[in-house]
Amino acid sequence: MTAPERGYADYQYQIYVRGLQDAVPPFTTDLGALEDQARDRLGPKPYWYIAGAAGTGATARANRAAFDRHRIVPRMLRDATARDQRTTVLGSELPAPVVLAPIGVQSQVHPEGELATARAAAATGVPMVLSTAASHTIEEVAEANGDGQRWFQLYWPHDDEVTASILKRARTSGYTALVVTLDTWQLAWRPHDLDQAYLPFLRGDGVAIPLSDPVFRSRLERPVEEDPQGAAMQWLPIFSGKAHTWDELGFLREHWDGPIVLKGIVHPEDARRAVRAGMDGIVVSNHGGRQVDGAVAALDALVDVVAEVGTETEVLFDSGIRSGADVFKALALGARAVLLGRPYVYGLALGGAAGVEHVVRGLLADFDLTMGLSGCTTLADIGPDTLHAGGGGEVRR
Ligand SMILES: Cc1cc2nc3c(=O)[nH]c(=O)nc-3n(C[C@H](O)[C@H](O)[C@H](O)COP(=O)(O)O)c2cc1C
Ligand SMILES: O=C(O)C(=O)c1ccccc1
Repeated sequence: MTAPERGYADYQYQIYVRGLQDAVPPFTTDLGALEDQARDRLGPKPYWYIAGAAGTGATARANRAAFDRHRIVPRMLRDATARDQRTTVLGSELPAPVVLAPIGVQSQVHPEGELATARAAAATGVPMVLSTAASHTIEEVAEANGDGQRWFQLYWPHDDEVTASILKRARTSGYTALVVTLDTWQLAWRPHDLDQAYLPFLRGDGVAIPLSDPVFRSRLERPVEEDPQGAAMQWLPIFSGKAHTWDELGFLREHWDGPIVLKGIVHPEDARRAVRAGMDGIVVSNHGGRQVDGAVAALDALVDVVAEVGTETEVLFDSGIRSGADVFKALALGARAVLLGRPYVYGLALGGAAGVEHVVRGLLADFDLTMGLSGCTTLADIGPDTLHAGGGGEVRR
């Protein structure tokens, strides 16, 4: 998938032109404000499950505050009319440095769930990462994604044969990279969900992948069709509640012949260990502030992790991306690409695949305009010198 002929910023032009027919965009173009629109649409349980964070929300707020602390210093009189956002991530060429983050149980917000996300990803060319806790199967999502790029996110089960089976299904279905999420082997204290006693999995949502897995099914005393809730209950302790350790990573390498990245790394020494363990990359992330409340802002962690391993491995980033300027700042601080989280789920809630497409096109257009107006034509131009020293970035003259 290539960029639109007139560049991603063309989406801005299209919106203004539609105004000639008195049409405004169906959903807001402000990814922060999208949350308010989705709130009006969703019931309180799914809304708070998605928007909520762990504990007091301190880390979720810190994620945003860290972006606000960094400021771009645009450069003038450079010809930045034609821009190119293309990049290579984990050996694959991407049209833009943006990937759709793994988000579980998307049927909570739209009946088509991950299938709609998969179609929007294919239409825009950005890769999607399918969650182990998806509401549709590995194979169904692959079909909806067609010749789009797809990665698979693993919540690493405590059953090696089930793990091997799931990984094999994902590889066979064309998922190229494996994203192993480390920070959520157990859900954190999440008051919004606890107060509503809301855990989608206990109702049998977000278990399409295990329930369609031949090895997991062979473990069940009663067939899934007879007792789906019982099957979901049997899955819970297999995928959640116990941590894995560094010495087990070899197992994943044996069962996955593509690139592997570790998601949820925030300590530079863990980043170092990931490199030493032969991983292909890491995702600096605090899970959008949903796990350790009081944890370091993800963007601050990015700076430390890039200083430690930035030249040795691919460092991806998520947690707090809400605008094109945020993408720019994360790249300036050394991220190779970013994962977009909650905003696309709000797009899904509001408009299915069209809603996700709107969110992605809007973000890429905003990023494209930020690049151009800052004097950057390629991603290589977005270095630490594009940020102001007072905000934590350094200006090199
Ligand atoms: C509702 C919800 C569900 C999520 N489910 C998963 C998941 O299944 N696997 C995973 O690795 N990360 C999951 N995440 C974390 C995201 O991949 C990502 O790290 C986070 O949303 C980034 O923060 P942001 O939404 O503030 O940008 C989830 C996040 C949300 C909001
Ligand atoms: O809610 C989450 O943040 C999350 O990552 C998750 C964990 C297990 C199943 C689905 C989503």
